[in-house]
Amino acid sequence: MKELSVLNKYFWKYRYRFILGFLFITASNYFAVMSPQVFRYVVGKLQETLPGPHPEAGSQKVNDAILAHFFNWMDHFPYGKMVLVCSIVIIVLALIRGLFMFFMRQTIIVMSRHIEYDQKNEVYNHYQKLDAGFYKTHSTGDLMNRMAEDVSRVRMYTGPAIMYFINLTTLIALCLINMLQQDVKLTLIVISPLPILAITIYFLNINIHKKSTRVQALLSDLTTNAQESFSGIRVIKSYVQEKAILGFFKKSSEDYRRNAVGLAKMEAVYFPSMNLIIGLSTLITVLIGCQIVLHDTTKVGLIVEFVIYILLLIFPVSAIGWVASMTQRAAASQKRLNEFLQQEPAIKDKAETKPAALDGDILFEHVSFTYKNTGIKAMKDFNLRVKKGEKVLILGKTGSGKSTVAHLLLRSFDPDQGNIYVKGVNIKDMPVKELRHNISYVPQDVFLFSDTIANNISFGLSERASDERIHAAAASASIHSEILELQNGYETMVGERGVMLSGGQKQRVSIARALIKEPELMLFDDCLSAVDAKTENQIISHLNKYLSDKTALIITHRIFTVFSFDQIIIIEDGEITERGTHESLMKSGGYYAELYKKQITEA
Ligand SMILES: Nc1ncnc2c1ncn2[C@@H]1O[C@H](COP(=O)(O)OP(=O)(O)OP(=O)(O)O)[C@@H](O)[C@H]1O
Repeated sequence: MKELSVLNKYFWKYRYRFILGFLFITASNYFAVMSPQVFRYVVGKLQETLPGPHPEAGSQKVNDAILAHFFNWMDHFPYGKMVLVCSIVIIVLALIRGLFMFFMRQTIIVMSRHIEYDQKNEVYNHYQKLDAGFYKTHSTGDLMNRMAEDVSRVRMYTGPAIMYFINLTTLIALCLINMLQQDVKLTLIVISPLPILAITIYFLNINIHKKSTRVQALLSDLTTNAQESFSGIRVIKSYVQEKAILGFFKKSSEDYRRNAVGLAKMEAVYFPSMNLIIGLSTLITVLIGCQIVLHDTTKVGLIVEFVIYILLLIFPVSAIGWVASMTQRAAASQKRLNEFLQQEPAIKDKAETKPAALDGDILFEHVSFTYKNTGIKAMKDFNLRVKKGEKVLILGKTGSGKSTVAHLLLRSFDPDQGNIYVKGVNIKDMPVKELRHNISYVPQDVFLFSDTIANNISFGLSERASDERIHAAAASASIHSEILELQNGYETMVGERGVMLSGGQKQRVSIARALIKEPELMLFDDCLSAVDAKTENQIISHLNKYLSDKTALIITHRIFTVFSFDQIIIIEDGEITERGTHESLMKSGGYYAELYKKQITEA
C-alpha cells in the first residue's frame, strides 16, 4: 500500500475539506447512535406500564448529556405524549443524520474529484515532459488507459473508500462504546457474526473484481480493434479485407460477450447472497436477543437497542470488504501510475543553461547514435559543419540515417558519443524548449490536428497569426490558391489527422506551419514526397527566396535540380560517404552523380 503514500500531498492540499468531511461523518454517526437509546427508553417506559419485572430505575446508563436531559424531561410526560415526542425526535435525528451525510459527500467526494482532476493534470504534464524514446516504447492505448482507468480507480480510494472507512470506524467506535457500557457479554455475543460477514464479503468482492477486470480488458481490446479498423478503413476496403476484419471483430466480441455474461451470472448470485448474509447476521442477533429476554425480561429495552445498533453496523461492516478491495485496486493502479510519474525524462534541461542562439554554425562532432529499442546503430562517427546561412542537402537511401540527423539536432534523442554545437554552444547546454522553438521542423510523417487550416498553420505560434501572415506562409508553400478554392477557405476543418486533404496538400500545410515561425534554422525531412514534379519545383523556387537568409538542412532521397545547395552530403548506413557541391560530386562520379543522371533521364 506504500504506493498510495504519494497521494498524501493531495490530502494535505485539501486538508480543510478532509477535516470537515471527517467532522461531518462523526456528527452524522453521533446522531445515528442516539436513536437506539431513545428506543430503549421508550420500551423501558412501556415495560413500566405492564405487569411483571421491569428494569430498575437508573440501571441503564445514558452517557450522552443531551439525551440524559431529554429523558429526565420526558419522565414528567404521560406515556402517550412521551411516545409521540420520542417518535418525532427519532425522525428529527434521522433528518439531521441525513443532512450531515449530505455534507460528508459534499466534502469527501468533492475532494476526491479535485484530486482526480489534479492527478490527471499531473500525469498529462509528465507525459508531455517525457522524451521521444518513451513514446516509441509505450502504446497510446496504454498511456490513455493509465490516465483514464487508473486515475479513476485511485479516485475510488481518495473518495468512497476513505469516506466509508471513516464512516465505519467512527460508527463502530460509537456503537461499541455505548454497547460495552451497557452489557459487555451481550455486546461480544451480538457482534460475533460481524467479522465473518466482513471476511465473506471481502472474498466475494475479490472474485467479482477479477471477473470484471477481465471483462474490462476485453472491452478495451474490442474498442482498440474497432478503432484500428476505422482508422485503416481505406486500406481494409482497398484490399477487400472487410470479411477478415469482421471475423477478428466477431471473435473479440464473442470473447467479451462470454465473459460479460459470466460476470452478470456471478453478480446475480453475489448481490442476493450478500443480502442473505446480512439478513442471517440480523437474524442471529434477534435470536440471541430473544433467548436472553426469555431468561431475563428486564432486558427487553436493551435487546431492542442492541438490535438497532447491529442494524446500523451491518452495512458499514459489510463495506469493510469492499473498502479493502477498492484500496487494493487503487494501490495497483497507483503503482502503474508511479511507474510513469517516477520516470525521469531522458532529455531535460541542465541546472544551468545557456541561451539558445541558433544564428550560427552547426557542428556535428564525431556523433554516434544507437536506437536503444532496436539496437540499430543509425549514426556512426558523423561529422558535419554547416555554416550560418548555408543550405545543405542530405541525401541517402531509405533507412540510411537521414532523419536521425534531424532527431538529434532537435534533441528528440541525445547522441551516445560526440556532440552537436550551434554557434559554439553544445545543444545539451541550451534550454530544450528554446532550442526547439528556434528550429522549424517539417517532419516526414505529416500530422495535422482536426482543426481549421488556418489554426493548423498557426500551430507553432503563441497566438493565432494574422490572416496576411498565414496567407503569405501558405503562398510560400504553394498551397494558398488551393486553400482559397475550398468552400470555407482557410476556415475549412481538415478532419481527423487531416483526412479531408490530399497527401500533397497535407505536406504543404505542414511546410506553411514551419515557414510561419520565421526561425533561424529550418529542417525539412523528406517533406515533398507526395507532390508532383511541377509543384515540387514551384515550392522549391518559393523556398529559395524564403530561405535566402536562413540556415537550412533539407533531407530527401531525390535531388532538387532547381535549388543551389552550398553542401551536399550522402549518407549510407549512418556514415557520410560523399560530400561536396553539385559540381564536385558530379565530377567524382559516385552515388550522387549516378542518381542525378538517372533522375535527369527519367525527367
Ligand atoms: N525510433 C526508432 N527506433 C528504432 N530504430 C529506428 C527508429 N527510427 C529509425 N530507426 C532505424 O534507424 C535507421 C535509420 O533510420 P532513419 O529514419 O534515420 O532513416 P532515413 O534515412 O531517414 O530513412 P527514410 O528515408 O526511409 O526515412 C533505420 O534502420 C531505422 O530502422
